[in-house]
Amino acid sequence: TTGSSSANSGSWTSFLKSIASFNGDLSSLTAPPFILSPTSLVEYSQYWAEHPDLLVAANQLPTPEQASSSTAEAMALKRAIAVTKWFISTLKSQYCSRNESMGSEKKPLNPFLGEVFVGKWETGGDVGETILASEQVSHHPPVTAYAVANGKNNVVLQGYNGITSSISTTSINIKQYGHALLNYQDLKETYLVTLPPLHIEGLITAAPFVELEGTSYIQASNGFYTVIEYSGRGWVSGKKNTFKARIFRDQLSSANKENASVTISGQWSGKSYIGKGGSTPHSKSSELFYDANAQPSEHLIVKPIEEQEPTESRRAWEKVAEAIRKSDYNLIHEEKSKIENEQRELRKKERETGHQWHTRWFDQKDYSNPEGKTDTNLETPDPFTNLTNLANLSIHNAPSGSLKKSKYDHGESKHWRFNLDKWKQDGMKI
Ligand SMILES: CCC(=O)OC[C@H](C)CC[C@H]1O[C@H]2C[C@H]3[C@@H]4CC=C5C[C@@H](O)CC[C@]5(C)[C@H]4CC[C@]3(C)[C@H]2[C@@H]1C
Repeated sequence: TTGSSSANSGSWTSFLKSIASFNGDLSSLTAPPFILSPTSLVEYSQYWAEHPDLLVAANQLPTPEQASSSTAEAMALKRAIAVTKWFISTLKSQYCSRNESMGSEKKPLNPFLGEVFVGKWETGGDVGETILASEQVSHHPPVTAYAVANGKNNVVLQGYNGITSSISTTSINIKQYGHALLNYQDLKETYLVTLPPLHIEGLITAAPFVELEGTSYIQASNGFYTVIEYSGRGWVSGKKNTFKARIFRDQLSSANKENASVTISGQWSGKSYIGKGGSTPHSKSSELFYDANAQPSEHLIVKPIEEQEPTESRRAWEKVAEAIRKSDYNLIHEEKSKIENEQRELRKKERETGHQWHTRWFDQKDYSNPEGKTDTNLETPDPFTNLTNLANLSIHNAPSGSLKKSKYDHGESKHWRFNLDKWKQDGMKI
């Protein structure tokens, strides 16, 4: 931050030098205390549902029983637009929250294996209650799996996220792995959501912030297909956090942008506009689609630390978080080492006794086996194979949104899936 004291800027310059010799593992970088966040990465799953009303909105746009095919098409497009609006609404929470609450992007605490984070949103009305289950299912490499469930509307969002990072002269470049599956059980409709690449700007001025880039997709089981392209301040648009989303009847139609049913463009952290067809809507002449600053985010309700289990994030990291808030570097190191040593001991015992760690609410499903079509141990079949085929997306563990036949379209195809039975059997208090 511009106001950082000389000590901070001193440690920041040495930090920037350490970035120069970056080895690809962000957690290996010793970031100066003022850039450390007291929040663990396992908490970031909550950013998927800070607008629960938008998450369930599509459920309130069902196609009437005896609808004509043109009405059915119109309703399916309305739902694709509603799901796109929900997704766009998540981006400000995902990528700007730390800037708003702490003045800049920060380095999150690196979750330990089995760390969990749970909570609920109480929205009332016809939205009702929405719950969050987030679990660190892998530590090397870090992978967070999550599920968001709204009982009143029979909606379940589940997904997982991992990243790889590389360094360029002025920014840290991040590729996201994983995806989200949004299931509207009453509509018998599912949406596959991929995650865009990002980079961290502002490192030189010690005021880092996220900018999205590249492309992400939303593929509906009814065929509708959304392509979202991201750009930032340096690009033609001139504004930070810019995006353009085009919704097509199906992936094939997206070959020509003019085939778009609707086009949405603007800033995901500000205002965006929607117009019919393939042409870019301009703020003057078009209808406002979404204003990220108009609707305040709903924050998750989390039980007090004294009621939490030892593996729940805020209880586990309480002393480290306190030390970070006091910028007491020695205490941060001391309290972090306690947690790291505990984890090392656990891993050592598992190796000695041959008891491998079992994840709590998620299973890793291998899609390389031929019967990967539907998932028996979930109440709702897992339509991932079908959705990746519809969207021409790789089913392998490739960077999120990789197309079939792209250079990453090979290797393992293991994806984390929420196990509703395990969740129901678990006595976890939300
Ligand atoms: C370690 C180097 C360092 O401290 O650099 C200082 C800077 C804070 C940059 C590095 C960190 O920046 C953070 C931003 C984090 C992403 C923010 C949002 C999301 C979306 C969420 O759905 C999944 C996780 C993800 C991708 C976060 C991943 C971790 C990021 C890149 C943090 C960097 C360590």
